Parts: sequence; C-alpha cells; structure tokens
Amino acid sequence: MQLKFYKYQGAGNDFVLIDNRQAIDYQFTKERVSLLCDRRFGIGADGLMLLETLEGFDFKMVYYNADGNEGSMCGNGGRCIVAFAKQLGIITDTTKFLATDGVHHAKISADGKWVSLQMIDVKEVTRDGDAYVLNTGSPHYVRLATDLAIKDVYNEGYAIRNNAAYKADGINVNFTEKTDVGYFVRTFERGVENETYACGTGVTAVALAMAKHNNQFGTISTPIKVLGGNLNIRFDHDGETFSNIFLEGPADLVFDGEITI
Ligand SMILES: N[C@H](CCC[C@H](N)C(=O)O)C(=O)O
Repeated sequence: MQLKFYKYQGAGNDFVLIDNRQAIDYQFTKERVSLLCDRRFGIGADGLMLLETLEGFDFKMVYYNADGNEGSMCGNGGRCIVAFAKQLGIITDTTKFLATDGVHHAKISADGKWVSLQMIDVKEVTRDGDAYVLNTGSPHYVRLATDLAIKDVYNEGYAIRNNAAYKADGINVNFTEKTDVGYFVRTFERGVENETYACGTGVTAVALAMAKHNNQFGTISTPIKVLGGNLNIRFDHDGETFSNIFLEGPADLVFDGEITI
C-alpha cells in the first residue's frame, strides 16, 4: 500500500507527518517507524507524527522518536504539526490540541510558517552536579559549556545519556553558552541517539534553567540559536513556577510524497 506523507522541519529538527484522521489500517510498529525515519533506507527524519481526530480538540498529536519508540512531548514537532493542521485546513490561526503531556494551545502566522506553541508549566528543576535537570514535556539535562561551537556533543552527550542515572529511561542532553542576545544550544537527543539541529523542549529547558541560574523573575523572553536556526522562548517565572511558556519559531513543509509500505 502507498502511504502519503509530508516532510516538515522546524529550525532543522525534521519530521514525517501523516494525516491519520481516517485511521489508516496499518500498525506503526517500532521497526516500521524507525525504517520510515531512516535517512538511507527510508524518508529520513528525527521523528514521525500522526495527526488524529479527538473530540473536544482540533486534533491529537501522536509522536514517535526516530528509533521508533513512542516519545514524550516534542516541541518542534508540536510546532510542525500545527503548521500541518493549517495546511490541511483543520485550523486557521489558533488551535487547541492534545499531545502526550497534555493540552497545548498555539498560534500560527497567516503564511503558515511561524508557530508559537504553549508548553506545559514547569515546577521542578533539580541539580545533577553543576547541571540542571527538568521536564518540559520531555526530560532534559542542561549544562553550561565553553567553546560550544567545537564541542564534541555526540560523545559527551552520549556518555551522559548512557550513565547509570539516565540509561534506563534516557534523557536529552543540552549544552549551552551565553551569546550577545541570548543562548546558543546544542542537543544530544534521546530516541534519535544523536545530536539534532534543534530541540524545542530542549531549548525551553535551557531558557528556564538559565532563568533559575541567573535568578531572573517576571516575564522573560530568551532568544536561542541552534544549529538549524533561531527559536525564542517566552515565559513567566515567579521563583517557584514557570508558566505561560511559549516556544516560538519557524515550521516549514519541505516536500510531500508517497512511500510503499
Ligand atoms: N525534538 C524534540 C524532542 C523530542 C523528545 C525526544 N527526544 C524524547 O525525549 O524522547 C523537541 O523538539 O522537543
């Protein structure tokens, strides 16, 4: 059978999107998803998403990591699926959808290429040595770094993701460095098991962790540069809770096609 797919990217974090409103008679097993996401044997992507119908919501987002495991929340994927919903004519400029971590609201520009996505509130930020650990829909480790442009993110990220504390459940590892206007971030992603060009829940985690690190309170806006582009995080911090968190950035359709499955 032929599977119609759409390939999107948000700041270089790329995804296969499938319109599953008609509930395709096909099991998206771990093996099948990892093959579809394989850059040599398949379409190639950091993750795969199904857009499904759900009463009370514009749609439901089902997210799989490139290794085929059903993942936790994906921020850039969330932004891309909002752009996909607009392209399909399901939404116009605002939306409410359900993802694995709960309800998300988002806004999309008239040209469909810029998405502001509300993320879940965050209350708990813990420490692991000099790093910060928090869950922004997915679990993240955030550590300040120097000379980030030439850092060995793959090997250092791999070592942290696979150490005794994180090996079983995995974690996404973010390294960050201050820039003139905000932060530069590079991320080793669980489920891709490699560095990606951007990670939405990861840059969100960095923005929150740095607000805590720098004792910043009130309404904060943090521009973040990643390998694949630029993102912005807006949020409120009252000293205990991070709320009204918005991840903002580009989302683009790259191509669409059909693949024999
Ligand atoms: N790329 C994603 C993160 C996917 C989450 C995944 N790597 C996991 O924790 O299972 C993002 O933009 O937030």
